[in-house]
Amino acid sequence: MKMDINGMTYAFEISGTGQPLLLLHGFTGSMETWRPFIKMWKEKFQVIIIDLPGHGQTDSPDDVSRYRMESTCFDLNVFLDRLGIENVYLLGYSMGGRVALSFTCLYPNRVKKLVFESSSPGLEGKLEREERVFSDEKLAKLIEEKGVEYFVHYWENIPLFQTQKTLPYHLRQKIRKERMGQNPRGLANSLRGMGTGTQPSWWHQLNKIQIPVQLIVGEKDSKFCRIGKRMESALPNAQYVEIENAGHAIHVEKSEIFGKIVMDFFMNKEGIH
Ligand SMILES: C=C(O[C@H]1C=C[C@H](C(=O)CCC(=O)O)[C@@H](C(=O)O)[C@@H]1O)C(=O)O
Repeated sequence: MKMDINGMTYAFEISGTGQPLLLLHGFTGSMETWRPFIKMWKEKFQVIIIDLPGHGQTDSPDDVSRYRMESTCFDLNVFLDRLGIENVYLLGYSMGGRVALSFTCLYPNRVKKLVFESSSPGLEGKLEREERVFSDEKLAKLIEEKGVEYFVHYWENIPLFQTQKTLPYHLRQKIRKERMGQNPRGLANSLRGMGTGTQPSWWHQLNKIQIPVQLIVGEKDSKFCRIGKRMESALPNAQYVEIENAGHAIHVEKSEIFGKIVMDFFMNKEGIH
């Protein structure tokens, strides 16, 4: 399905009925990220998957401002209005987690529960943000100059994804196919507009988030374990789980465990407390 929001065409799919559950993929991903989970989750929820700006079948505009966190969250708010959805359970992975947390901070009445997989509230320090913007711009230029295939080879070999090298071939091919299908302009402008250094830091807003939050990280993903533990201390109503022998993309590396944790969390009527 497609929806035009303020001149940007978003691709999305809806399966099942009940409490809406909105799923947000990571950088280089798409709504295909969540395909393996839809059969299970649609039994209990109205599962909504969407391609974020510059990804999948959603537009990849030249205008970098359309990728900015505030703009994307504004569009997601319009998206839910158009679907007649008052509030959602929200799950975000990595970049999608940053979008999910941003949406929770900007539109708090629209999010009832949040699952936050391998992600970050942004960077607190101005210098840290500037350095990240600089490195993401270099990466954006590499994508534009060398193309998606060259970038994907680089990307799948960064230390963060070392654990994916031991995945079965079909899973590695699935991830690679999703990445290879991306638009170079979309990836480059996503880094520029929605990059970790570009978005606002939400660290000082965490203590205001009263909804139940499930933080999920891979035991081998030390950087995001540190971030997740710090977030758990700041969030009033959060639980933190480290998945044994997993890296960054737990939903791929430990999909059965991941699917159960997510289902149990969203099915728990009482919330965390
Ligand atoms: C490498 C770092 O940052 C990137 C790592 C993960 C994020 C992501 O969405 C990757 C998804 C995937 O390829 O499976 C990405 C993001 O949040 O935009 C970051 O650029 C790092 O060390 O922070």
